Amino acid sequence: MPTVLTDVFRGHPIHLPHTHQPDFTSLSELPDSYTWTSKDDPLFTAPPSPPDAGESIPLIDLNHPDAANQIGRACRTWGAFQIANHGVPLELLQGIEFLTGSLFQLPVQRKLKAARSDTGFSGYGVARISSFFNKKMWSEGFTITGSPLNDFRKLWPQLHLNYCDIVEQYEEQMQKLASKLMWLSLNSLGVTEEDIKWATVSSDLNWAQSALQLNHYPVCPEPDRAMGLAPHTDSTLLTILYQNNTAGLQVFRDDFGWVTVPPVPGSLVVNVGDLFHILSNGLFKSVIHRARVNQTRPRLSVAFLWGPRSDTKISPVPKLVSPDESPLYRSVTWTEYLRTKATHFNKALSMIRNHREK
Ligand SMILES: O=C(O)CCC(=O)C(=O)O
Ligand SMILES: [Fe+2]
Repeated sequence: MPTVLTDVFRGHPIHLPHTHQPDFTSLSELPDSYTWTSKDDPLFTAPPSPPDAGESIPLIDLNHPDAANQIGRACRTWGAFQIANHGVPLELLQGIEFLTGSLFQLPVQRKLKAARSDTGFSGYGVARISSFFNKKMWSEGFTITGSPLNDFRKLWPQLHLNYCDIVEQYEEQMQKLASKLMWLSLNSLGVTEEDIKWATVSSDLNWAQSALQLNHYPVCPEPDRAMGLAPHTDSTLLTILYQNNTAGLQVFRDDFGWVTVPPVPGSLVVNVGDLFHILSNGLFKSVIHRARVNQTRPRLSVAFLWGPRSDTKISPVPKLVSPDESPLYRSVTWTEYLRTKATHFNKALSMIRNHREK
């Protein structure tokens, strides 16, 4: 399962100074290297949507008879939505939050025992997208692909088996949910299993693979000038995000600016990723999002990053391409796309776009 993600980054090492992770709690002022302006990120000072405008991504009840259409609409307009009644037990959400909190509370020397290597994908470190920005992000992360046993043994010599068990159960639930959400949104476009043979509605789900990204945003002395996680789109089909009860996630809309996604207890946030945008021939928006920080409450999030197997060619579903036009994108495997992204970052989609004759 973990081969695609690990292989891509072995081929494209990103040298990050994770051994110089600061002790965030000891800083009473924001160092210059953490101070962002619009020069570091053109969207940094984009206006926030006024809170009284009441705009945010929809909260969809998966038990609602019209859920598929609501999801389809959210994928087209926002590229993101929240879900309630998703069937993932609350104790499991609490379990993964507890694990994430315990991990980041460990002394930094212990966390560094499981540091991500230069060419690796799994382990402790700064955000992978850090290398595309001049300034540092006010966050730390831990990536899990495949079994976390080796890393967890280094972090928790006694309790690692309990924590591995939580990760396994969480990933199993997320797999099932992600596939259900993908099919609900595709069905809303009239796309059926006949149209996408590689993604059968089977119970073993061996056509998919995933990674788990745990994020911690410590309290910050000057949150308005800092960045938790810089704007990006996910390279996935879908990402399912659990956030603790501290706000920080924002999604970008050209017409509204940055819109905060308020934490709703027990619910999950779903993002459309670049691969789903490609598969839908551009109908579903791959949402630009970022994480801000605050002065009083630490924030935790857990992103389940979900995509196809490495050998699957993803291309726009023919049914969604009008007969007199070529597909918006040429076909790519996840591996090929991740390679393009590792080099071109937010230009990756335009690199695989077919240019239409006018
Ligand atoms: O922490 C968040 O809310 C966002 C995390 C995220 O976008 C990611 O891990 O890709
Ligand atoms: Fe993301």
